[in-house]
Amino acid sequence: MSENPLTPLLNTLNTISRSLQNHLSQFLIAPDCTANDLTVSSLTNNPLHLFSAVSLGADTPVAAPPIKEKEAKPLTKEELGRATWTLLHSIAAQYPDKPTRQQRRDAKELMAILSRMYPCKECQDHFKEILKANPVQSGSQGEFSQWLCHVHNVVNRSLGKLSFPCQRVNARWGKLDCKDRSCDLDSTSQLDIKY
Ligand SMILES: Cc1cc2nc3c(=O)[nH]c(=O)nc-3n(C[C@H](O)[C@H](O)[C@H](O)COP(=O)(O)OP(=O)(O)OC[C@H]3O[C@@H](n4cnc5c(N)ncnc54)[C@H](O)[C@@H]3O)c2cc1C
Repeated sequence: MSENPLTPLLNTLNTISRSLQNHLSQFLIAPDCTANDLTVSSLTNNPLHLFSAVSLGADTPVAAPPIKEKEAKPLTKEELGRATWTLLHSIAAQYPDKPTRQQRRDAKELMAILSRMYPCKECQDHFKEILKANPVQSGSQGEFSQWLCHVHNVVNRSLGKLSFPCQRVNARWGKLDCKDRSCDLDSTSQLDIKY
């Protein structure tokens, strides 16, 4: 059987089509698809895609889609403080009754790191002094949450605020509301990490 006279032409067109597919998919910006989704048929079926791809040119960097979120507002020192105390009191509430040596070390290290990395210089310096005068007590959940309540009160008083009654700390910061206690820390299953 003789060869179809159009076969060489079809093969050439096929090669060009594959090359275009690889090339254009890197430069296409369309709101409803990503470069990875693209095929030549999706380009040619939607003339708008083809137009936006071709009009960019090979050297044009792909623009990121516009971010729809509101612009972030800088946090105040007070907001940062409230968020940090929330995290710390939640950690203390969730802390195991019988922590491993590693967990006790982690609690101390967390406070030490906070005193070096907390993003407010005045607060850092103050907290370093507080830690020196009140070494971390992390022998049990009760001990750790009472210690944290106490140091939070030291900060409160220095800012002219009332002290919080520490006998109420577990009522204020109870264990997390996680289904089937799935957030509880298991003090027996955690291996001590050697650094
Ligand atoms: C480590 C650290 C050091 C800081 N140092 C400074 C500083 O030097 N200067 C500065 O201006 N700000 C500092 N801040 C921020 C400051 O402590 C407050 O977070 C901020 O002023 C907002 O206060 P607030 O009254 O809204 O409640 P926060 O003090 O943030 O407390 C949040 C909530 O915790 C509860 N609470 C209050 N006291 C206790 C307690 N003792 N135990 C348990 N729960 C309590 C209350 O329900 C309260 O609403 C520091 C924050 C941190 C985390």
